[in-house]
Amino acid sequence: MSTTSQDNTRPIEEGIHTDFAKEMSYGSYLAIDELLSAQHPVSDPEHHDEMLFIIQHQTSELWLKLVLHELRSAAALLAQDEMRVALKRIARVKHIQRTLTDQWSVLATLTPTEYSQFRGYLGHASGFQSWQYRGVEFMLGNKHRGMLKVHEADPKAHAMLEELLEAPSIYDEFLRHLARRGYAVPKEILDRDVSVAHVPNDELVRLFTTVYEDAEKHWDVYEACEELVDLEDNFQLWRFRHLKTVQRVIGMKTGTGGSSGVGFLQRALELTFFPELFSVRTAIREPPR
Ligand code: HEM
Ligand SMILES: N[C@@H](CC(=O)c1ccccc1NC=O)C(=O)O
Repeated sequence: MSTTSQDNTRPIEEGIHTDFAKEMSYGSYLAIDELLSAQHPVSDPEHHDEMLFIIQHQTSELWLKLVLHELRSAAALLAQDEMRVALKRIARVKHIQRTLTDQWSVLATLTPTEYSQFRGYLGHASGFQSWQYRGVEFMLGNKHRGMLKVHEADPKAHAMLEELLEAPSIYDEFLRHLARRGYAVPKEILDRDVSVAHVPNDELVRLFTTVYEDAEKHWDVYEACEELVDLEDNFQLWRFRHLKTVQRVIGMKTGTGGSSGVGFLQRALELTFFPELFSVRTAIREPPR
């Protein structure tokens, strides 16, 4: 029979630990006090919806912290030719990206009327200044030294971004790994300046065409390529949801960060991390049946 009491409460079992005066608890382990005392609305009087705005950003930054952690590990693993383990890291990143993209629906409950009531308090602060977001973009290959400028007042963030700018991206590491396995990765790709964005290379498209046209022979490489395509696809979905949320909340207003707003965000949708993995789709031959 059920041990639940008649009053519809669950009895607290004898064995449950309750004395945390001297032991590590949930709160002390996870620094919950610290985490929950980090929301500081700036609107005056405090606007009800500013809490949503702050928490949406803070949760995004927490997930971005994990994305960076996983991507750094994936790059290091590729450098050690541990492609399968690297793919495990990437699989986790893909789930985080989905969570980040789904999370836009929460912020979409913020109406333009509500946001306009506290937007003026945000000054020139903007997501454009998120160094973790920029770090993820750098790791994925969207390198741009000019992005360091806004972090000059924050030496730690600046140093972190400079390090990621100068380091090979996930794609650089993947291509170097393929070269070590005997794939014909062009020399100019292997010797490229990794602090700038990768530019499309026809020879690489030909290399990936041989992989995609005989997927069975190159199965693990083929699989890895598709994982990278998923990463880029997911990243673009996040950018698109951001753009659409921005559009419904501030319309065509200029951004607090000083950009044109929607137009500026739109241009990011034209960027690509792994151009050859998309060009290969056009190049694959379709033999007549
Ligand atoms: C009502 C909500 C939001 C609005 C109206 C908004 C608006 C904008 C605008 C206009 C820009 C362009 C830069 C500027 O001039 O400010 C921007 C950039 C950015 N925002 Fe937001 N944003 C919102 C929410 C968020 C959230 C929740 C995040 C999550 C972290 C975020 C992250 C970013 C990032 C990373 C950039 C830089 C994008 C890039 O460089 O391509 N934004 N946002
Ligand atoms: N750029 C936004 C403001 C904004 O969304 C924002 C402001 C402070 C901290 C993070 C922000 N998020 C994304 O840009 C705007 O123009 O309204």
